Amino acid sequence: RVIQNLARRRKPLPPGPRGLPLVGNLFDVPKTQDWLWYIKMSRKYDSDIISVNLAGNTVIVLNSLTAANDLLENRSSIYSDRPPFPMLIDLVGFHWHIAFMRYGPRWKEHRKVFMKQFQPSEVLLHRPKELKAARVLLRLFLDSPHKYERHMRHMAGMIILSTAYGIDILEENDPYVGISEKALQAMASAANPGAYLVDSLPILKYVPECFPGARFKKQAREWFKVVDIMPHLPYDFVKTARAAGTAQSSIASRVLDEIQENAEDDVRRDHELTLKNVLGTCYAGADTTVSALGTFILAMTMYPEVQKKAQAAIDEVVGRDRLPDFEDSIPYIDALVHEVLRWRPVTPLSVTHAVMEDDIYKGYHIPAGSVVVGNAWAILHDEATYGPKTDEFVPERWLTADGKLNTEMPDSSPAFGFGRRICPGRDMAQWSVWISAASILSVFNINKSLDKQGMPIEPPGEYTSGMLCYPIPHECDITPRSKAAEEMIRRAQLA
Ligand code: HEM
Repeated sequence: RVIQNLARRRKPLPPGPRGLPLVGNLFDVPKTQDWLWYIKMSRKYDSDIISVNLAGNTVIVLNSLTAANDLLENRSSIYSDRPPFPMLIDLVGFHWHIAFMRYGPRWKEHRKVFMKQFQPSEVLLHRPKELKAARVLLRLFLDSPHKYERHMRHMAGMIILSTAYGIDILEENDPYVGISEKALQAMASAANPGAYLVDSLPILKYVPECFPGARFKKQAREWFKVVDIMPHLPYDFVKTARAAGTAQSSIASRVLDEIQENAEDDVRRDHELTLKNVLGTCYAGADTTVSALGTFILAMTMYPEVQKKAQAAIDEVVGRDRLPDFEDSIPYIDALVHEVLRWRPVTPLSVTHAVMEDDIYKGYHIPAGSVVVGNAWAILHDEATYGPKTDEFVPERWLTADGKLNTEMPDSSPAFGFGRRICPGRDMAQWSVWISAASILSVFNINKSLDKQGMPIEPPGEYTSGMLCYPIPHECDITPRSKAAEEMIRRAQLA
C-alpha cells in the first residue's frame, strides 16, 4: 500500500495555472462567478479536470458530466466527504446542518432520517401543503405583484414550515420565517467560497476578536446567535403543541410518535437531536426553491414566446375554468422546470466535496483531503449533452418531436449535486417549482414593464454570486389573464 501511495504521488496534479508561493492561486480565482473562470481554465489546459492551489489547499474542479460521474458517483465511497468549512461550522455554528457534516456515521444517520421523509412516496403526502401554498401565492401575486420575490419566499417558507413542523406561518413578520431567513443570510455569506481567509488558513480561527483584521470573528459571533437557535425554535413549538393536543400533522409529529414508542431515554434524546437537525436543515431547501422560482419569473419575462407556449399547453390539459393540480400531465411544464434548473443553476459550483484517500484519475494524482468541485454550470451548459444554444432558455430541448419528455437525454440532476451527497430534497423541490409555475402561468401574464417612453424594460438578468445564487428581482408586470382568472384565484382561497 505504501508503494502504491508513493507511485500515486509521483503522478502530476491535474493541470492548472501556476500560483504564487504560499498563497498559490488565491488571488487568481475571481471572487464572483468563478465557475466561468474554471470553464476558461478547462479550455486553456484542454482538460475537463483542472486543479488550483488555494493557500496550500488543493481544489480539483470537474468540468464535465463524465468526470463528475466517474469520481463523485462511481467512486463515491471516497469522494463523499466535505471540507472542514472553519468559518461556517466552527465559528458561525452550522455544525447541525446535514449539508456541511463530514462523511461518517453521524452524517449517515442524519441522511437516513432525511431520506425517509423525502423519498418520492413520502413526498406525495406533502402535496396538499404544496398545493395550498401555491394557491396562496396566486392571491399574493394578485394583491401586490411587484413584491413577487417576497411572495415566493413566503410560499417556500410556508411549504417547509408546515410540512416539517405543522406551523401555519403569518403572512407578515412571521417569527419562524424571520429567524430562518437571518440564519440563511449568514449561511450564504459565510459559505461564499474564498470570502473568508480563515477557510484557507484555519489557524486564524484562534486569533482574538480584537486582533487587527479579525473582524470576521465579530461577524461570526453575531451570526452564531441566530444560527444556534434556528433549529430549536420551531421544534419547541411542535413539542408545546403536542403537549397541548393542538399539533397539526407534520414530519416532526410523525417521527416523534415513532421515537416515543420505541426508545429508552438516552436513545430517544439522540434521535430527537437528529430529528431537530434534519428539520432545521429543511429550511435551507426552501431558499434554493426561491432562487429557482426567481429564475422562472426572469425566464418568462425574457422569453414571452416560451410563456405563450407554456400557457397553451396548460390550457389544453387544464382548461381555463380550474387551477392546475398535481394530477395534470403537462410535459411542456416538466420541460420548463428542467430548463429553469439547467439554465441558471441555483448552486453553479454545486457544494464542495472532499476526497478521503489518494486517488488517480486520467493519470493525474488527486491527493487525499483535496476539495473536489463539480462545476454544475459547465456541465449544464455543455452543448454536447444539452444541445445547441445552452445560454438560451429553450424548454423544447427536453422534448421529443411529438412533445413528450425525452427520457433518453440526461436530466437536470447535476443541478442537485452528485453521488451520495446528491440533494435528498430534489423530488419535493421539483414538484414545488412545477406546481408554482403551472399555477402562475394558468392565471397570470408576465410581461416586461414599460418605461416613460412606453418602451419595454429589458431585465438585467443579474444574480448574486456565492455558493447559492439568487436572481436579483427585476421590474415586470404580473397581471391576471382575465377577470375569470382573478375570480378563480379568490375562490381558491376559500376552498
Ligand atoms: C431547486 C431546489 C434545490 C436545489 C437546486 C438544491 C441543490 C442542492 C445541491 C447542489 C446540494 C449539494 C449536493 C452535493 O453535495 O453534491 C444539495 C444538498 C442538500 N439539499 Fe438541496 N436543493 C434544492 C432543494 C432542496 C429542498 C427543498 C430540500 C429539503 C426539503 C433540500 C435539502 C438538501 C439537503 C439536506 C442537502 C444535503 C445533502 C448531504 O450533504 O448529504 N434541498 N441540494
